[in-house]
Amino acid sequence: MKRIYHVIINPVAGGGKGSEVAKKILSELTEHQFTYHTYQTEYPNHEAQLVQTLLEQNKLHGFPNDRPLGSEETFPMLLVIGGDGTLHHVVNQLHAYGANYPVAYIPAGTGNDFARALGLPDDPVEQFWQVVKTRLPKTLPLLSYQDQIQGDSQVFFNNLGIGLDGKIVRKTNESARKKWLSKWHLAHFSYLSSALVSLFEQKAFPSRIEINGQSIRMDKTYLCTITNHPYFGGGVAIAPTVSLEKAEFELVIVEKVAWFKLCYFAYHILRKKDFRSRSFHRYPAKKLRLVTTTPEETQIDGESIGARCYDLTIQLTEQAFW
Ligand SMILES: Nc1ncnc2c1ncn2[C@@H]1O[C@H](COP(=O)(O)OP(=O)(O)OP(=O)(O)O)[C@@H](O)[C@H]1O
Repeated sequence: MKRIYHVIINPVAGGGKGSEVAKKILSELTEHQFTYHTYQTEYPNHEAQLVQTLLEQNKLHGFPNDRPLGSEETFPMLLVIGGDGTLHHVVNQLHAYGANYPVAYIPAGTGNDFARALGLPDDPVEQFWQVVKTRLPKTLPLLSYQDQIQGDSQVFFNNLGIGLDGKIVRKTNESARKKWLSKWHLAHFSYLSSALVSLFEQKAFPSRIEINGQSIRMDKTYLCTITNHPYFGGGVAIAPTVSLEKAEFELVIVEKVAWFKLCYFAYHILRKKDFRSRSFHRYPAKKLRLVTTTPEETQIDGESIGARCYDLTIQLTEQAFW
């Protein structure tokens, strides 16, 4: 089987790491005489447009799920170089077209939470060769939301966070500090400073959850995150026992409490410890409904989508990865 690589590159991911990683991968592709085409993103969400063009030109077709190996036929490999945000836009565009097309991913972002959850190698060249040697893509659980209020839907592979982490992500992504700190691999300081400001600014808000046949009201929701794996915010293990190996996600709700109690939560989370508290809730689920009635900042796979009220249905879907 001959593979043709369609390589989507976000050069600005990770404060320029996207461009550095792409150089290494393109040099491997050239040196080892693979057939490839490159597509560089030039503006936010351009990656979705690039996927749309590839799909409309029928360039993504026929991965060999059921074909004998060794055939002379060629097939296209979609290879994405960027961070969680880049991958998010690519996967969403594939799903919008109903194309559950397998994606190969080389992480080059700031947080790289999905790569961390998958246990991908830190060295991009090693990850590239892992992709090359993989014979069949693996299907992983993904989450999707449908919002009755805005009438929109998206898929996500990391988490969707309403409240505190939504605010932190918006502040971090808007901050000029993130860009230059990323260059020195210190982006977590930018996240930390946004987190400190957001901890004081975020107000408690009401939420209602329908989950596993129960209806739960929370009057003092502070952080509300639906997560597909343990990590958010560049390696913070908010839900250490969730796994991509299980078709089950987790809703984590932290209520607004005194600052010393928040410090206690932060201490345990940062030490990746499982702990119990009446104000820290974790609900494993396969489907849930979440209603919020005040506009709250929201992040999805580390991308800010502004402040909104929700009537969300969250459920499992899937996506194949090489
Ligand atoms: N040329 C570009 N200029 C500005 N933004 C871009 C460009 N190309 C892509 N983007 C946008 O950059 C955003 C951030 O990308 P991404 O999340 O991949 O990197 P990151 O934020 O450094 O990494 P991570 O999410 O892993 O922390 C995405 O929303 C993407 O659409």
